[in-house]
Amino acid sequence: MTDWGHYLSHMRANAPLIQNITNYVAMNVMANALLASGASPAMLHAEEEAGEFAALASALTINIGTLSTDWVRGMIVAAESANENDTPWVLDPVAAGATAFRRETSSALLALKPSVIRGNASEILAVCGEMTKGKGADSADSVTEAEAGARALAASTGGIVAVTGPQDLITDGTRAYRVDNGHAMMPLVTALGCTLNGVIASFIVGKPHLEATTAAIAYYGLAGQLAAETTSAPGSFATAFIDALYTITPDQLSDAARIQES
Ligand SMILES: Nc1ncnc2c1ncn2[C@@H]1O[C@H](COP(=O)(O)OP(=O)(O)O)[C@@H](O)[C@H]1O
Ligand SMILES: Cc1ncsc1CCOP(=O)(O)O
Ligand SMILES: [Mg+2]
Repeated sequence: MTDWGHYLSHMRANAPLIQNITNYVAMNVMANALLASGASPAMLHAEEEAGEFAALASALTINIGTLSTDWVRGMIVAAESANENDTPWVLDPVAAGATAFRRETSSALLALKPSVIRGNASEILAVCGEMTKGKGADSADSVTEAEAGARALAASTGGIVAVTGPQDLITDGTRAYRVDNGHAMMPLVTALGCTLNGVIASFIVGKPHLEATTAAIAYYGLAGQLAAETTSAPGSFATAFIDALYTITPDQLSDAARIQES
């Protein structure tokens, strides 16, 4: 049986340096969540340094939430540098279906073969070229509706695709895990999806990407469940959530991970 808690202890023992090219909304909560989890965040995106830094980082995340042409150049050089250095990287195609600029940028980044693509169901459908009901950064499609696309996308990129929502689906195109951790308060706090990308990046360093992504999502969902035990509204939930990322132990994760392979 998989020891899911081991992925958390491995990450904490190594305290990986995670470079994040993320949106303005997510930067602060994401950096704090990574510190609370046990990783080291660095938020930087300029074309002049993003590639050089990606060569030093343990892992990279790229998020298209607040795009501009300058940032896209930084994203491309960072992803290219990560690939040259065998550094794993995670792509979040935020609101990918909303505008032509987002579709073009997502396509350019997908061509660079992210180690993990993580999005909500509407975003994963959009990058598969399918119709979506997505409302900006929020999903209006079910994870089940995105499953076939997610499997095909993973097969075509050779990476992992994680579709998050009430139940999360993580696939390499052949195998898949489903995670039932999490809480309905999580989508009421902005940037918790973006923040998850950094936690996934920290878990996949030096570990099999399918299982490490699954463990990261279970850990993150468990933090949501624990936060909801102490609060009942989004503002205090956000604080309790960061605290839970800090206090969860590997044994607790092993006991409480709700993961099925299918
Ligand atoms: N209704 C829900 N119940 C439980 N967990 C949820 C729910 N919706 C989202 N989550 C969790 O919230 C986190 C962010 O996922 P999601 O909301 O899909 O991302 P995004 O913010 O990018 O749309 C994931 O850990 C996911 O499992
Ligand atoms: C609201 C918003 N607008 C542009 S990026 C962003 C944050 C989206 O974060 P998440 O997808 O994690 O909710
Ligand atoms: Mg998102």
